[in-house]
Amino acid sequence: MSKVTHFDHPMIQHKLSIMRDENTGSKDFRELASEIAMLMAYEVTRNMPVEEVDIKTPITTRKFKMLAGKKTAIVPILRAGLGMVDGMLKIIPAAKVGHIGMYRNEETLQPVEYFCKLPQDIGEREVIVTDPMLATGGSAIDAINALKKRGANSIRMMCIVAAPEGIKALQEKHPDVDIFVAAIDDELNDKGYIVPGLGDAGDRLFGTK
Ligand SMILES: O=P(O)(O)OC[C@H]1O[C@H](OP(=O)(O)OP(=O)(O)O)[C@H](O)[C@@H]1O
Ligand SMILES: O=c1cc[nH]c(=O)[nH]1
Ligand SMILES: [Mg+2]
Repeated sequence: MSKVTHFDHPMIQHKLSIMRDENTGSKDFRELASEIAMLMAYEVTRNMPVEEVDIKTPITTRKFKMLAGKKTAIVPILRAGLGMVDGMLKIIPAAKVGHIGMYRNEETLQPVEYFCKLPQDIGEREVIVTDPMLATGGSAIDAINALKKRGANSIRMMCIVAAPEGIKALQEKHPDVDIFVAAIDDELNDKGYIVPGLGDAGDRLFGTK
């Protein structure tokens, strides 16, 4: 079974509470999503391997730690996942960015894939999928199916708000994918929205609707 890491850091919780406020406009919402992603990236990358490398300081040469091993790919689920990319790139500037376009049919709640463009060497990268909302889990499950079909084999899922239903579904379908989340909310309503949630993240990020 995959691991779920829940971030209860006061800075993250404070920023998320402002995002939830219906009076928060797109500019602030975008900035907060990016800042939360940056803070979460710090922990998501904690187990990255390091190697000892010779570095010549102005005084002497010693071995110091540098990142080693697999490179990273950040894969936002369009559109809302895009709001987390800038913050992630501040911490992992060398990461490549793939994109998976996925929208949820609002009647059936089934995800529909409409775009996929990934780094060619996706199978050799540590993949971090970003989407602020994990509701039924359908979009994340299908996005990860699409990634695995194209060769990805080391995948982490990073979201800001999750419903317990989404976490359970994702763990059942992809037990190898660890989940990182800033908040686990109460439930889904009958329209598939997370309660209390923050509404439609894509619309709030981009000012649509
Ligand atoms: O877990 P699920 O039930 O699949 O719901 C979550 C999905 O819904 C939202 O995307 P949406 O379909 O609104 O697309 P958008 O990002 O373009 O707004 C959200 O960003 C997730 O991708
Ligand atoms: O609460 C929700 C559920 C799905 N997608 C969103 O953007 N918000
Ligand atoms: Mg949306």
